[in-house]
Amino acid sequence: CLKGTKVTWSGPTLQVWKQKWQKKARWFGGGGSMDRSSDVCFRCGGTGHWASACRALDQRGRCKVGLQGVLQPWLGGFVPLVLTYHVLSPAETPEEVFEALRALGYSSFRPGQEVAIMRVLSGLSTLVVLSTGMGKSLCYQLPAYLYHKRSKCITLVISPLVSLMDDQVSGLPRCLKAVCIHSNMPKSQREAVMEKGEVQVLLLSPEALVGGSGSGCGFLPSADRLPPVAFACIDEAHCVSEWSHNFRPCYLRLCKVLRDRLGVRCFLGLTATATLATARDVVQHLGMPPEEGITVHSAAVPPNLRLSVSMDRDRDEALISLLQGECFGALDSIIVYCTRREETSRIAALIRTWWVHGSALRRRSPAWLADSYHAGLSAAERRRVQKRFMSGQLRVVVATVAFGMGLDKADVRGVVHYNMPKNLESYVQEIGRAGRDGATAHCHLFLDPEGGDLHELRRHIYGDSVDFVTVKKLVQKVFVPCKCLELHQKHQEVTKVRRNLPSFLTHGIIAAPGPRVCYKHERAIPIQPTVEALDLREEAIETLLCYLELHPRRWLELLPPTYSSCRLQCYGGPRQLRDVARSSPPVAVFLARERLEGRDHVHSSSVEFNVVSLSDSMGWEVVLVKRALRQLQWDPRLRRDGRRAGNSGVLVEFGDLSFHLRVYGDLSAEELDSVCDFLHQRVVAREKMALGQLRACFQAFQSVAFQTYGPHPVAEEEQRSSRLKALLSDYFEKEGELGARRRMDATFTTSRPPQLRDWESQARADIRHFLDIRRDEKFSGRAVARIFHGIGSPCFPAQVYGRDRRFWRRYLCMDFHHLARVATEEILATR
Ligand SMILES: Nc1ncnc2c1ncn2[C@@H]1O[C@H](COP(=O)(O)OP(=O)(O)OP(=O)(O)O)[C@@H](O)[C@H]1O
Repeated sequence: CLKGTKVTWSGPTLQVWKQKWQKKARWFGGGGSMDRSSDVCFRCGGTGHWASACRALDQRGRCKVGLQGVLQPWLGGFVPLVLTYHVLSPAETPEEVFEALRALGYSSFRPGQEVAIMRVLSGLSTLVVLSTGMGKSLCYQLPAYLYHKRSKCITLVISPLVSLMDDQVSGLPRCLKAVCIHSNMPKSQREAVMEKGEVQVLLLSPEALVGGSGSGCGFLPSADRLPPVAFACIDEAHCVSEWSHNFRPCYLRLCKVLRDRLGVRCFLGLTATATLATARDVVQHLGMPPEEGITVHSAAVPPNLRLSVSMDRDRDEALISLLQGECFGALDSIIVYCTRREETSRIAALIRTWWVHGSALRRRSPAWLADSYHAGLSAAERRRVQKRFMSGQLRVVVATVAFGMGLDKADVRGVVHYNMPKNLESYVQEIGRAGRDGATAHCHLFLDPEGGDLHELRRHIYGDSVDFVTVKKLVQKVFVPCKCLELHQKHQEVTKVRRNLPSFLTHGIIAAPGPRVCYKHERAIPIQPTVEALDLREEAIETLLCYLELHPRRWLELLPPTYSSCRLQCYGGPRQLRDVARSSPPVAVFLARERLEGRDHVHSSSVEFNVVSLSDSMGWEVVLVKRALRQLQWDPRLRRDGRRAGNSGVLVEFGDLSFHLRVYGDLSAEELDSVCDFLHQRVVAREKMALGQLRACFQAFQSVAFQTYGPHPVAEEEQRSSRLKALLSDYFEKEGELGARRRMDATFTTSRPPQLRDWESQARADIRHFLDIRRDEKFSGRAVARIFHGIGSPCFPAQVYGRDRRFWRRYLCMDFHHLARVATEEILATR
């Protein structure tokens, strides 16, 4: 491969290179796919990886000048041999690109689009941070169109909006043929997708690509069934960063899977909300040189949005007055955001009732006035509300954050926040749904002067927080001790003896690689039992595992979830099981080990074992072992009763969906302690960061808030709107979460600090009462604090514990950790 080959950057050298590789790389002839096993520059050839090759050289320091826009691989074949060191300026964008723009239905580029598109066409990974509605989608659509025009390649678009994927596909320009694959599709449909002829864009959910919650494994067709991949576009790219407001662990594995399985080298990350720290993280994951940073960037808030904040005491009344006031009263398309689902229905009803009784708009039907939308509604109901809003048959949607993702309604004229959002990122994303057509739109936020919203939002932050004991339990499950160290020591003793032997006898013995002896083992941790044992959601556990993967020492490697238990049932009885053992080494090994442990299966006709640990102990690949076991069902040698065809009478079933890891097994006690410390500190840091973000959010709004919603002098309104925009720019472009983290140690102070001591004695009494009436159940202090804060968990779900209003959400005003401590003391006192 090219790695290690000395290539200096000049025409003749490349000619040599060409000759050297032309046998392997048919692509030099123009078109055709490449040998996938070869190096970066040859994978999926003809689709942009020429530029990747050049960048590889560039990163190794042999080419100092950026090659942006010169190596336009979509021009095909060897045209890029125009290897002058020259960076194309936007003025030099080829006419073909403008023709493509027109083919997609646009006459000119919007700010940022051209630069991003030219980079992608040059095979350069790019991060685009443009506010909502600025036209990020074109940044992948146009290159996808051009790449496909040149060679039959495909563009992958990873989008988290599974429920909207079908709409996204139908919303693409007609000249782009797109299909989607996601976990809500039946298997047959997923498999049929790629048979649909020439596809230019394939939309995938992250879980469909890397496997995730409940999916078992990724659904992506194997690399040989896919055309070469031109580039991969990652929508909502901030989800890659663990410091973002919306970190999704499966996003972390995304780039790796795309690189390893499909040879993707060019990534396009799209996001509307990334602070500097988040962007830096994303850039690293996309494999871009750090100095390139965010390549395309816009102001955090579009200039056509007018922002205002007020601290009205009676929010219901203020909302109604606002909606019929001078400014909002004239607007036809408004979204009202609330934090809680129940609130959306109540407020939608309030708007309808009030209007029917008191408004000049009485002649309009109440159904036109307002409706609610949240994730608890049926899919059909949600679709109905969205459709009515899109077509102008609904004036106000009162919704939770579930509404608006992927919404492309150009003329939303107003966004009202009935509650404060959990951070500034969410705020920017939500107000960005207004004024996408560029015309003026109004965004108003009601800030609770008592800080009630803060208590509510803090609940969500504590929802996934973990205590040290839980962390320790998880670490014990993950780092199961192995025998590598023991074996290595024995080996050392043998080699010591051998050292005294003549050298020709010791030839080939390799010394141990430093202090770490274990090369990692494959382990499976069943998801459901772990969720119950730790009382933590699956996503929260996955996040903790991700932290270990991201640690500089790479404590583990996360693999797609897998079924870990294998149940083998022989309908031919114990004799058939013995035959199975004769033809299947894994089964033989399992039975032999069982015998050594004193468990005999002579009279059994079925066995059950952990296929992952068995494969690992044999040094075999899990996939191969599973395949071989499955084939036992059709093995003719195992057929009974003289049957000549059909199945063998052996049933093989896999169960227990598990986290699948490759992990060290020889960690010392100190190392295990440091892993626990690291994980716990990480969780605490994240919690503090989220609290810091919440605080930053509150302070920003408070600093520009009016006492009431209005009316106010226009100049004053404009001045406060600009001030809020400046604060938002600072947050995203300068200070980011770093500032929030700096302040994270500070505790919240609202205008009326809670009387902790009073609450504490009352809380103690309630905790004792709670424990008394639930004497049969086992609680930890944290579990009690969660219930008293109204936070559901796998073992103590809201549906069950939320019914008893005497305790549920009762102590929102009390600090969560303090409450957990008090509860622990009370639990210990009852023992
Ligand atoms: N160059 C352009 N000229 C005119 N209209 C454009 C251009 N690019 C995009 N648009 C239009 O702008 C609207 C918003 O585009 P798009 O959905 O790509 O925005 P976005 O930045 O991805 O928004 P979001 O963050 O909400 O997903 C679309 O209706 C699209 O047709």
